[in-house]
Amino acid sequence: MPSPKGKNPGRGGGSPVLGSSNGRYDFMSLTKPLSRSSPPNLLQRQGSDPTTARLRASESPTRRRGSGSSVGSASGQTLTEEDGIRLNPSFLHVALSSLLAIDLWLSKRLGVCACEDSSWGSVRPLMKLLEISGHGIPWLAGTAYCLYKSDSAAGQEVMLNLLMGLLLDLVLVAIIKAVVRRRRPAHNRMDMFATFSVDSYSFPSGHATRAALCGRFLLAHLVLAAPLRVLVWLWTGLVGLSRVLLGRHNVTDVIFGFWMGYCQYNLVEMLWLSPQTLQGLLGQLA
Ligand SMILES: CC(C)=CCC/C(C)=C/CC/C(C)=C/COP(=O)(O)O
Repeated sequence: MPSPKGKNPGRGGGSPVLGSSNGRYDFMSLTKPLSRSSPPNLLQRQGSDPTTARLRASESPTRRRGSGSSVGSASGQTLTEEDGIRLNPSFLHVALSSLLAIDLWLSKRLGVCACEDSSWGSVRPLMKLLEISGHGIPWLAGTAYCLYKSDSAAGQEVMLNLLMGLLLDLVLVAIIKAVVRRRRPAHNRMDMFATFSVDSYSFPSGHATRAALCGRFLLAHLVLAAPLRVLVWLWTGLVGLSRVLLGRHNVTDVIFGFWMGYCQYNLVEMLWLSPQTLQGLLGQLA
């Protein structure tokens, strides 16, 4: 049986899908009819090759019945639009798998401070300092202290909303970590202080969400001077970078974490507790 990788010179274009030849998957065009030297079907049985046999077993029943609109025909059996609909998710699957493979490879290469013996092991203490600066405990304690010390209604309002944002962040990150359960990179040394059980998981990076949330919050409500604003930006970026350099996270954990923290700030703005709301809440409690 000839290889299904054969091309038909007569028609061009079409979406790429996966075909199997000798157990390997290759990109093919769905809308290109197969050449005469090619088999009539993408998933044609190839001798006793178990991979192609499996693929054949999962063929669309519609196509096996020969119904559906045809986009190409060679000898008897046709490629239908249903094939395209069914096979395109495989393309998405391959794209996602490739992205994850790149993510793992890149994260491993960037984990240069994962331990003292690593190539950038001498920078590890600095990275750990950044880790502490983005940890939940100093942020919660610092915000609660400022709330307590603040003698203006405006200051209290800002601090209370920051506190609410920080708590919301802890809860949302914990939920996603518990659902996704992505393991931390193998080269990570689990020597972080004050962690919850869900912090054994890596997706998303809680430090990245917090850095993005607090960074946006500081820029919007507390930090006006340009040099300090630059520092806030720098701190946010460095906290995220340090997670990968320390080997705590894969790159995608941090990118998603930044995005999530950015969105969480929008949520805090939407749910903003005004003095009136606060008075109402306190009145209900009293
Ligand atoms: C009051 C209270 C519930 C405080 C908890 C603060 C706390 C222990 C936060 C966890 C911070 C942490 C270790 C997050 C993990 O960050 P990744 O970037 O490694 O995901």
